[in-house]
Amino acid sequence: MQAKVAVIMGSKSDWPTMQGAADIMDKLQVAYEVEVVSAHRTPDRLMEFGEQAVARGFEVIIAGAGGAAHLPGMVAAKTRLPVLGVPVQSRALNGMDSLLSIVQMPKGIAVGTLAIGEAGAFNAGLMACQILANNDPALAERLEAFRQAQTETVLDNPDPREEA
Ligand SMILES: Nc1c(C(=O)O)ncn1[C@@H]1O[C@H](COP(=O)(O)O)[C@@H](O)[C@H]1O
Repeated sequence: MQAKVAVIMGSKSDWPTMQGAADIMDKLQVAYEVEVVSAHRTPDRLMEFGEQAVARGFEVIIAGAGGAAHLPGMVAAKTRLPVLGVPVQSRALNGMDSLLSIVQMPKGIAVGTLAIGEAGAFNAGLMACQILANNDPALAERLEAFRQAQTETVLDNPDPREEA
C-alpha cells in the first residue's frame, strides 16, 4: 500500500514517543513510513526529504523532535504538504523547549503543533487519519467506529473509583 504519511523524527531516541502516531495509524490501517531526519545533524537529508515528499506520494508529514526542535518548521519550509509537529519531552526542560521551538512559526509557513509527548504523537497520527479520511470513505468509517468505541468505553464505566 502506498504510504501517504511520513513520520520523521530528529533522533532514534524519539521513537518511543513517536510510536504513538504509529499505533493509531496501525489501528486505523493507514500506511506510513518512518525515518530519522535531523535539521541539525543531517541537513542535506532534510532538504532532500522536503523536496521529494510530494513526489514520493506523501500527503501528510508528522515531524517529532525534542529540545531545539527545528525539524518540523524546516520541513514545512521545504514542502507544501501539511506538517504536524510533535514536541518530544526533553530531559532538561520537560518539553517546553520543544513545544516553543515548534509552535511559534512565522506567519506564512504553517506547522500544526500537537501536545508534548506520546499523547501528542498519537493525536498527530489521529489527525493525519482525519485529513486522509476526507478522500477515503472506508477510512472515515473506521474513524467513526474508533470514536464511537471510545465514547462507549467512557459511558460504560461512569464510576471513577472502578477500573476501566
Ligand atoms: N530537535 C532535534 C533535531 C532537529 O530539530 O532537527 N534533530 C535532533 N533533535 C533532537 O535532539 C534530541 C536528542 O537527540 P539524541 O537522543 O540523539 O541525542 C532528540 O529529541 C531529537 O529530536
